[in-house]
Amino acid sequence: MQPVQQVVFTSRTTASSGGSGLSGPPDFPEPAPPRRPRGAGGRLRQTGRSAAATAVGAVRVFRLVWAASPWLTTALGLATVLIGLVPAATAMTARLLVDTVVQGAALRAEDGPDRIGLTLPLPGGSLELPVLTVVGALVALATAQFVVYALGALATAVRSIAQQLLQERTSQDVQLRVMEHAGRLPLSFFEDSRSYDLLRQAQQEASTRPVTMISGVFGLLQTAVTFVSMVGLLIGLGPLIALAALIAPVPAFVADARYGMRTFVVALWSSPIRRRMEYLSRLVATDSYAKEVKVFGLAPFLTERFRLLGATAYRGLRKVVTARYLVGGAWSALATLVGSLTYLYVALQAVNGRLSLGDLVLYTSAATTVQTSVQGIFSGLAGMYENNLYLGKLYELLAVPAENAKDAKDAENVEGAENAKSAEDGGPTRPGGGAFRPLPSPLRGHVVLENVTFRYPGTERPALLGVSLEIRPGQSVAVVGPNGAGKSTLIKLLCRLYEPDEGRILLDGVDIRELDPELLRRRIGAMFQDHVSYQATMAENIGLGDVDRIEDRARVAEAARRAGADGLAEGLPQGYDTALGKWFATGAELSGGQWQKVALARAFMRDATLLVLDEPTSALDAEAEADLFGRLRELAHGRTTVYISHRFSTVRRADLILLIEDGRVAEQGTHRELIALGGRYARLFALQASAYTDTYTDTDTHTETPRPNAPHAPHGFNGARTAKEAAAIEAALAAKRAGRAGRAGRTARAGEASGDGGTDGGGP
Ligand SMILES: Nc1ncnc2c1ncn2[C@@H]1O[C@H](COP(=O)(O)OP(=O)(O)OP(=O)(O)O)[C@@H](O)[C@H]1O
Repeated sequence: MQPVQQVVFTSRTTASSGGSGLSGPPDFPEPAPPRRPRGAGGRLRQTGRSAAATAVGAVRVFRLVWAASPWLTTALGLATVLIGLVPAATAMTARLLVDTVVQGAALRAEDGPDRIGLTLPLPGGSLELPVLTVVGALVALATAQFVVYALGALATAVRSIAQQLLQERTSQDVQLRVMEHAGRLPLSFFEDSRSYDLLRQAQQEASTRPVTMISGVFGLLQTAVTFVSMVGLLIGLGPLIALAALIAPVPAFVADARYGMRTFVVALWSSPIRRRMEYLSRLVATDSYAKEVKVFGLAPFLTERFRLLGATAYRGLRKVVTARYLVGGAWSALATLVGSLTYLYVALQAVNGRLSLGDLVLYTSAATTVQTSVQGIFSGLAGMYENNLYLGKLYELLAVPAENAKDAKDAENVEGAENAKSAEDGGPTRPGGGAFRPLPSPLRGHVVLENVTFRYPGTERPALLGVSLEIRPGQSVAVVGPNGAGKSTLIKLLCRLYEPDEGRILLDGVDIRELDPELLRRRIGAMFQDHVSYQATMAENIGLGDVDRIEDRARVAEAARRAGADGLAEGLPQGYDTALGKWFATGAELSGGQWQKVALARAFMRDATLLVLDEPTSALDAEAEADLFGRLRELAHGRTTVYISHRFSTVRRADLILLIEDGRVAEQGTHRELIALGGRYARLFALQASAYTDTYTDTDTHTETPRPNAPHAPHGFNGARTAKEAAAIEAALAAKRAGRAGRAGRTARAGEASGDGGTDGGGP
């Protein structure tokens, strides 16, 4: 095996400060131990607060578990109580058995009457049992013991069944709640690394913790039943012994609770480390990254980084776990010592004839059980306290305000408040209060931006600054501009993925903040740069654009046709039913451009009034791109369409072109107007044109036109580099068109293209 190359991580960014997923010192500074309040009073108050929080947590968890299944919860509760009574019943029958044996042997030795009357000592007195023969009494006791064991076994089985099923249900319920809530959280939530930590903690820990906690609560109940039933027996032995058994395990409890808090702090601390480890392992083990990882030979680098981070997480865990169990163990030893002394005391009493052999059996087992139950109660409480800390993260996540107030109510509901009903009755409400306004009907798609300024959360620089514009219903708008200018931000704001910091966006005259985002988005068909490639069939990949109609094959096929993906579907082995991607089946793998066509078809699937496309053709071949933009008007079907493109050849036919620079609208108008303006757009257009050879391809007619300044170029063309040259190119193209139109008459498409006043023409 090749030795793994030692990688030195020298970046000064600390990973904990949210820096890189790949660099930064892997030795995260260890978390400070939780602060302990000063003085006995302070500690007492803190203990009180922790106990109250744990009690509240237990009630919340009980609600969660009860909601998952009342039947299973009841079964678990009953079985638990029954199991709790078994030790006392066993000890009692054992005592009676031993005493019967001793008495029976004595009767036989003395040749006395074969009659035995047993007494059952109970905490509040004693119960005389019917007089039986020795054998009869033994058989009755053996039967009683069998019944106790059988009931115990049955209750244990019921408890295991109920616990496992409840575990599954509750964990699914919690995960569903997390998913539902995550689905309604604003986009900004996902762009904060702390949110990811919270999400991870809520998903990973909170799904199992409720059941651990409820098992703890029921375990506690069981132990308490055992404890109460046994303590009565122990008091008979001597109040001091009972007291010693009661208080001996207290120090172990205190130690456990303290280290439980420490473990929680370490778990929080290690969460960003573990998230990085998951990221690294995903980089190495996921198909979409595999190509780059192999070509750049990144696997050793990534695995070494994983190892280093893993070592840090391990060190933190080792420290806290060792301390927790060593300290806890030492304190438990004290309790064991008290237990041994109890044995000794009772044995001495029996030798001196103050107790019967049966009493000895009963009391020794009672002492042990009481002690273990006290320990169980304390460690159960400590465990509940710890579980409650983790569960706090679930409630923290669920309390993150969702996009509309209805979800905030959901979060409150989980917290225990029960006033979500009003929101449900009256429909969703706006975060600031008040009901959402209904969508204008019919929705025309008239978009107005009034002085819109927007900064991404946590950033100073505005991504959009004082943007004002108007898009009339049915217009097609092309957005161009350099990288990072704010084009995608504009689209995200139109989709209401973010809200403007200043200014407003009106749709048919209504501020989109006043519209229910879910309803609004139903009327928006969108395709993003980083569109998703779903591991699903071709039909599903398209149908997800309108889940209500995912089964509507005719509509799926129509959307595919509009996106130019119908040919692709027909070429697949099972047509639209072919699985795409290889995660769950040996499906077909598509090329980047093919995936883009599928994503585009998804956007066309929806009955949208507003179509927003972020670089919809960046991966398409020239022909597919020309075809798409040639048919955009037909495809859009009168919908308002906003699309981003870096290729000027594709934007010239738009009704309106917006040039965005540094978050502002630098220029706007039709292609012709902007060329005539001779500004930045005209220069950029000319610059792109210069990259082509001595002919242009006219995207409308697919004919080639010689460039006007071709004679000056090395191969006959040096490219248009100025606005003037661009205008010359335009003039030449227009002349050529006019000639062609004069000769053959306009085709329907050319006529449509020139409907904007002759802005159509060949691409650069
Ligand atoms: N999620 C985000 N959080 C913080 N800043 C962001 C975020 N997304 C974009 N930005 C910043 O906002 C600015 C505008 O970004 P935007 O994505 O709108 O640019 P763009 O014009 O679409 O660029 P491109 O042509 O490269 O797609 C950039 O400076 C970018 O760094």
